[in-house]
Amino acid sequence: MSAQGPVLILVGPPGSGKSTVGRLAADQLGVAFRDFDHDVEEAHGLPAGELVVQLGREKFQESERELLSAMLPRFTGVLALGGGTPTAPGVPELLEPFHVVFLDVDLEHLLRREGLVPLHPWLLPNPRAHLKELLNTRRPVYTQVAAATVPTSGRRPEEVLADVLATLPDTSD
Ligand SMILES: Nc1ncnc2c1ncn2[C@@H]1O[C@H](COP(=O)(O)OP(=O)(O)OP(=O)(O)O)[C@@H](O)[C@H]1O
Ligand SMILES: O=C(O)C1=C[C@@H](O)[C@@H](O)[C@H](O)C1
Ligand SMILES: [Mg+2]
Repeated sequence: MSAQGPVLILVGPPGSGKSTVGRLAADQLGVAFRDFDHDVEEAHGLPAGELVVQLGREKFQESERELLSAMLPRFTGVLALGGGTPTAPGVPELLEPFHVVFLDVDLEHLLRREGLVPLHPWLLPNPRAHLKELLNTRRPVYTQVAAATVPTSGRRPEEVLADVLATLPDTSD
């Protein structure tokens, strides 16, 4: 049974391809795409990565939970969450009624993806060490909230998309 809300929610570490694959999935399904980092950005007037630095993780996550809780019942398309959103207290419970897919990626592939550090200044001063720890600690959380995990390392976004769409429940009858 699925509640009124997003038809698909993508989770995963920063750079795992949530926005890229989310847009493709929304196009394919003929629904809207929404990037939750943009909601956060609009609410505070600063990019999400900057907000983590300015507010601190705890306040940032409180705000994420509040914004997400208000938005979920009102959006029916494909939603890409922020990389850390599922680790915010109270968020796993909010995600329970929905179809969540975890886009997994290994450290070496992640480090090769463009734009990661400029977008996420909190990764400094040692992005490799920070991402390694982040992957280890967050994988169990992403796995817990998701109905399926799709590997993305060394795979094109179109291949990832096909796997993601295949996880969607059949709603034809
Ligand atoms: N399967 C893939 N293979 C290689 N590169 C990819 C893949 N998916 C996305 N990318 C590239 O990796 C970068 C990050 O992708 P994207 O912005 O979609 O990730 P994200 O999970 O939304 O990250 P963020 O948490 O920063 O919003 C982009 O440059 C994108 O083009
Ligand atoms: O992985 C994270 O902790 C984050 C990922 C981004 O999507 C932003 O929400 C922000 O930079 C925090
Ligand atoms: Mg994104």
